[in-house]
Amino acid sequence: MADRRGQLASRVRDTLAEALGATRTRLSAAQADLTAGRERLARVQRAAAAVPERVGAQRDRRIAEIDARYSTRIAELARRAADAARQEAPGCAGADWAGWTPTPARRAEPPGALRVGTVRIDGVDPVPALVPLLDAGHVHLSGDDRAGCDAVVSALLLRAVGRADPGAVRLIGYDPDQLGGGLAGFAPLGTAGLLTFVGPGGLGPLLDDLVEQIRRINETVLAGEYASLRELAAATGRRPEPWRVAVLLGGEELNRHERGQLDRVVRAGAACGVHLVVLGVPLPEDPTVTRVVAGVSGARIGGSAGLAVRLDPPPPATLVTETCRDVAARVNAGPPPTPFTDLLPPPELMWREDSADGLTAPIGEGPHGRPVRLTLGDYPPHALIGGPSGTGKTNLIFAWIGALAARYSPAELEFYLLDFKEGVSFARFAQGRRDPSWLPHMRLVGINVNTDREFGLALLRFLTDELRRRADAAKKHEVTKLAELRAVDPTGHWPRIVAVVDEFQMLLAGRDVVAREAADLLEDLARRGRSQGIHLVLASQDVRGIEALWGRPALVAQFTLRIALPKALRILAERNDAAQSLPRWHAVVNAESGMVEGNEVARIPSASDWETWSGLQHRLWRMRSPDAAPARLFDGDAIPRLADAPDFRALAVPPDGTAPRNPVALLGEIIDVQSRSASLRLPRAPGRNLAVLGTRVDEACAVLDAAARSLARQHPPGTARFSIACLDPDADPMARALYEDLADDAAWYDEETVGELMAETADGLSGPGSPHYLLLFAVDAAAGALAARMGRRTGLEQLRRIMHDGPERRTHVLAWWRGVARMRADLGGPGARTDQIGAWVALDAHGDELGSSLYPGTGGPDWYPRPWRGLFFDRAVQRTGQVIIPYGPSR
Ligand SMILES: Nc1ncnc2c1ncn2[C@@H]1O[C@H](COP(=O)(O)OP(=O)(O)OP(=O)(O)O)[C@@H](O)[C@H]1O
Repeated sequence: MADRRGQLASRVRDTLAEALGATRTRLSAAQADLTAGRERLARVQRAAAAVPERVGAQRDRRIAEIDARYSTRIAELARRAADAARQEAPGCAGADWAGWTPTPARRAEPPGALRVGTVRIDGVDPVPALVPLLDAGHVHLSGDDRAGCDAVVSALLLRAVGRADPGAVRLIGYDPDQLGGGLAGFAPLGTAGLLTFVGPGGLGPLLDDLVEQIRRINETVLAGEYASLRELAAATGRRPEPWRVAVLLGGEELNRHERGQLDRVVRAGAACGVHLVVLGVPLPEDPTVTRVVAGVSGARIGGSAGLAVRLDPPPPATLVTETCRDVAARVNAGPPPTPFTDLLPPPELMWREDSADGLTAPIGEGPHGRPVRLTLGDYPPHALIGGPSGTGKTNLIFAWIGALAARYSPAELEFYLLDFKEGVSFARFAQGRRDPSWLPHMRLVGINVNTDREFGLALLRFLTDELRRRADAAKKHEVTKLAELRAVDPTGHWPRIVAVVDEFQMLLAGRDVVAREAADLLEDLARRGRSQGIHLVLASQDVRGIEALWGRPALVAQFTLRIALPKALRILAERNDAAQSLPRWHAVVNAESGMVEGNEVARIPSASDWETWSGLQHRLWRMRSPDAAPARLFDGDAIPRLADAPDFRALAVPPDGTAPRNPVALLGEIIDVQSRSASLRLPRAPGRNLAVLGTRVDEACAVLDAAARSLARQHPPGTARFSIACLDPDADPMARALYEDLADDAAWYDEETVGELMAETADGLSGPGSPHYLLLFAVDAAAGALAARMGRRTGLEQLRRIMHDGPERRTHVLAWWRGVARMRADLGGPGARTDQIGAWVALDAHGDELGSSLYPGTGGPDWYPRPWRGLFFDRAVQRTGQVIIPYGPSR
């Protein structure tokens, strides 16, 4: 039993031990779990404690990164904005005041927006704050910072003035409170009419005027073709109207009418370059209005919720006044010329026009930027140009000739040009030493013809002949006008002719035969030239020139095209004073005989300076036909040379080598359209001697020299005698040069031997004789020596005999007397016959001395001696004298 109990107890013990062991194991496992759990908890707690710190650091890092990226982006955006702003407001539209200077927009370039301050963004380079004005809109200013508002107004106006060509911005000020004080710095613009003020109460009329300008510009300038002046400028490169900026600084409440007008200007102004800068006057809502609020707490563009800006300081006062003074000075000095190339067609279209119905070419730019054209044809046929000296007549003639010459080929148009004033600018049309080119249309250029009115006469005679030729051809073809003649005779050469005479009043001055004939010829040409394509363009600087015409209303009436340069008098009709207010380099063009309705104002490009002109001339010259000849150049100041004279070059020994039957002595150049020599024929006929009369040694020698040399050219050597007697030491060098050049054919005589020459020649007259020319220099000085008897007769008697009988025996006297009275004395006294003087050249011998037997009619020729000119008269062939220019010394 005990055992059982013992066994039982043992089993219980074992079981309990087992249970204890298991419990212990579980406990230790639980404890281990607990420890691990605690550790985990501690870890978790530790980790949990570390989380906010890390996340915060990460967040801060992220924020810093974002900050940095944001600043870079802002800086980048600001830089781009600044770049864009600089492009939008180039040059002086956006430049700082330090070193600021006007930079007018180039042709067709938009003026851009104008800077008034900088956009407020911290930490970046400043971004210009811009306000659109010119061609864009209006600016409305408000706010309690009056100084800020004033700074914006000054900045806007100065930048606007600087962005446009001088004169292209006009300011109109309305400042009833300060009476213009708000715009004081801009006052110098007033001297050029670029700033005007309207007084208190003037707002209504000012707005009316702006509305009227807008209406006019829309109607006549934009004319439905363009939506705005900006568009017109972009398309044509021209800006025909100025910008008008009205600056309205405060004032009374607007009445209904004024508000209505203001609304119209706001709505329609910008397209027409009419803009408002307004302070203290409400403007209606409109997309073109930019509102600038300048408050003491800051400024904003775009209204009170707009962009915050820091306003620029106002431009320095001296900068404003100096800029305005400079702009005004430039405007007062006149606008820069439009380019001459504006008048020319593109090269590929040159010489394409047909002149059958007339000649049309632009002469300059009209106020609306459109070309102003001049036409010559059946109507108007002729033109009158007037303007005081220096106003640009010569330039206008260049411009017109250039515009025509570029359009019409030389087969369609020819020019003849005569300049009565001193100057050589027209010489450029002919071939020169410096420039081998010439204007292919130019047939004749006469320069420095101020004293040689005969040249003008010669041109008119030439044109009259041409007129006759054309009229005859027209009659033959039974037509009346040039256009018809050209149609029925397409192969004929019928160009239109334009004859330009500058300072033409010189031609008509005086009451002598030249003036009378010139006026008659002009009248005839003006009347009949119209239908035959001969057009006259007369220019004059002075009213007297026109007065020469006023006496002939029929002549004046033909000149229906009038061109008046600034301050020209009486070119236009009596009540038409448009020329009086013309700016420099402008002209009133009027094809209605000067009546007001016909006025067109043109701005004339500069065409006459050498470089501008020669570009065109060279181009046209290269286009000329291979057989084109250069224009004849007549220069009244030049002394022609015998060796260059075509008539001299044409002289030659007869082909059979014998003496010529009809030798010719050339005496000088005739004042004529063609280069011709005055020639004296010396056939075997009574009276064929020459007297040169006057005291001028050089000219007298030149006449005898040319005569002798031209005669010598026609005689084979050894077949003619040239006896040279020189009795004036001053003439000695020239006479001796002649003697030496004539070599073996010449013999020399002086005071001692001249008597022998007379005796021997007179005695020889009975024989058959070879040609003998006696060249007597200052023969009157030999009167003493010739008074002595040589045999039966005195030397003078022998001289008279030679002159009387010699020519029929080929012995001719070519003698210089230093006065008409001295010649008469040598010929036998005051009443002596002068038949043996068949021809004479008067130098400083007056017309009235040449009367009686030397010249037909009474009172002698109209001859007023002048330097290096002579009057030649050959009674065998002429009815009136002919002015000649002696040839210059031959060596
Ligand atoms: N449209 C123009 N634009 C710029 N300059 C001009 C223009 N017209 C003339 N000029 C300049 O003015 C000056 C005088 O001009 P121009 O010789 O044509 O005058 P003018 O009336 O013929 O004078 P004058 O009768 O005294 O010769 C010249 O130097 C010329 O280059």
